[in-house]
Amino acid sequence: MDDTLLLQKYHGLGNDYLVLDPNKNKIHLLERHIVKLCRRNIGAGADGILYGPIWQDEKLYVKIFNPDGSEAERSGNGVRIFAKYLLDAGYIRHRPFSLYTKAGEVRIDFLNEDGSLMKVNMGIPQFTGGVLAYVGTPPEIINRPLVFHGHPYRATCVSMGNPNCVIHLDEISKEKAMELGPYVENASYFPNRINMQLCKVMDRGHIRVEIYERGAGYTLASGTGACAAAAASHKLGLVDDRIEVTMPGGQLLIEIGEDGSVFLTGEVQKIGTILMAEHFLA
Ligand SMILES: N[C@H](CCC[C@H](N)C(=O)O)C(=O)O
Repeated sequence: MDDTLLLQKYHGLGNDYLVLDPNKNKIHLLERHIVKLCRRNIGAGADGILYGPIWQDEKLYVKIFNPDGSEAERSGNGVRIFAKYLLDAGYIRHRPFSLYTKAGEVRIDFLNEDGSLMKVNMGIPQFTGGVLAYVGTPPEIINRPLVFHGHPYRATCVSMGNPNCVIHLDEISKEKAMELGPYVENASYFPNRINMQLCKVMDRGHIRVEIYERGAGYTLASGTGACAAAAASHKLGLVDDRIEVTMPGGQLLIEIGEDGSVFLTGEVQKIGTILMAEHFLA
């Protein structure tokens, strides 16, 4: 194993990740490495890095990094992509199985032989506390007006392990997400920063979402973002328990269980293998 980096690239609805397996690469991964690898013009290009598998106390972990080098507690497309990598690389012995991220366990079940379609139990959404660290009172933000870029927007903040600010609007667009996103992501309300979803409720079984991610910016899809927008819409009584979430990159199915757990079903695709140039990370 020399110091050339071997990466596997996958995407979930156009939200693309590079898998960096420490068992196949000799590397001490630094923030500047993550930033350079994710750059689309001088690097391999991605919306993030999935570093693993790492075993700890017989649990299988993956570390999730955004293109700005920050570590995310969870990624819905990321855990599906990593599960398919584990299957492709021969690490999986049984299904369903548990995968661990910084925010804890997700339960993964493949719905087809090649693992390109899977259902993930993403846990129970939290509407207060934890990573939602909000500077203000009361601590929860449910359909409340918050001011971003000088204008009030009705926001609902929900943790899917990572922090999300869902803003319901009558009309949403990429342009609106790009304009408002940086102000929401970096608002002084949120010391941990936050992911933003603009959400248009189409009917009680369908929502449309535009995304601006913490540490990544505008992306074509987000698994935790789809869960957060569906859970917030459900909390406000706007949708039923089964919600099709349409994002620019495609659709994910969200189902809300009797205990409040959120199940995410969607596809992932392998793009290919990337062998980085010698000394790329020097
Ligand atoms: N940027 C997010 C992590 C990736 C989320 C998204 N790609 C997904 O599929 O859930 C954060 O810092 O919490």
